[in-house]
Amino acid sequence: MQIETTRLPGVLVLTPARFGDARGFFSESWNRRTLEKAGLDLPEFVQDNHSISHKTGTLRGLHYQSPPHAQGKLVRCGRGSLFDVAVDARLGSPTYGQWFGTELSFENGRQLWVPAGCLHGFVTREPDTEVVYKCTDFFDAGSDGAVRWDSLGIEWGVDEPVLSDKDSRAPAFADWTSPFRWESA
Ligand SMILES: Cc1cn([C@H]2C[C@H](O)[C@@H](COP(=O)(O)OP(=O)(O)O[C@H]3O[C@H](C)C(=O)[C@H](O)[C@H]3O)O2)c(=O)[nH]c1=O
Repeated sequence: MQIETTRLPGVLVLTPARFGDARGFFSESWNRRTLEKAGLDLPEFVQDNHSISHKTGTLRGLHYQSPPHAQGKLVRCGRGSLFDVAVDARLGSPTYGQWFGTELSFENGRQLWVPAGCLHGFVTREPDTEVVYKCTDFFDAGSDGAVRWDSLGIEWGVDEPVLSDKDSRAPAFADWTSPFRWESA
């Protein structure tokens, strides 16, 4: 397991080992003990999500759930490729309002750990890209929120993404009040 820090405190890139042979490969995509041995103690996960986006340039985000239902997410790509982004929304954080993005793909096996207090979004780079991710809290529709994808200078690599109605109506980051605090997220 390779663990890389990023410019956002607590946001990590994890790359599990792959065991290849003539049939293909095997990988433990999640193993709490492996991470604990590496000194990483992530919160408990309670829900797994799976989405497919048929068109290249589909953008889902920037999403969050407000406390007390804030979610940490461990995101990976099951098929295709995507540009995955975390935004630090923790008021008082030294990197508040800053973003980090990286390519997750079936080929590279990389995973992004997005702690509670961060916004999360991705844009797909291939047709029929599938994303699977573990969440540290259950879905709570009343706590679900979004911030406009193009309000933070994120270099998505796409000008006119495929968006849901919800995402196309989301407020700009500058017009939004974060519910997260650096110490409480
Ligand atoms: C997130 C979620 C959604 N739903 C239902 C609610 C809607 O009827 C339908 C589609 O939901 P939504 O349009 O919010 O799905 P995405 O646009 O993929 O949103 C997700 O994508 C971004 C990148 C995220 O990080 C979040 O996990 C999540 O916000 O699934 C559920 O039943 N459970 C859930 O956990």
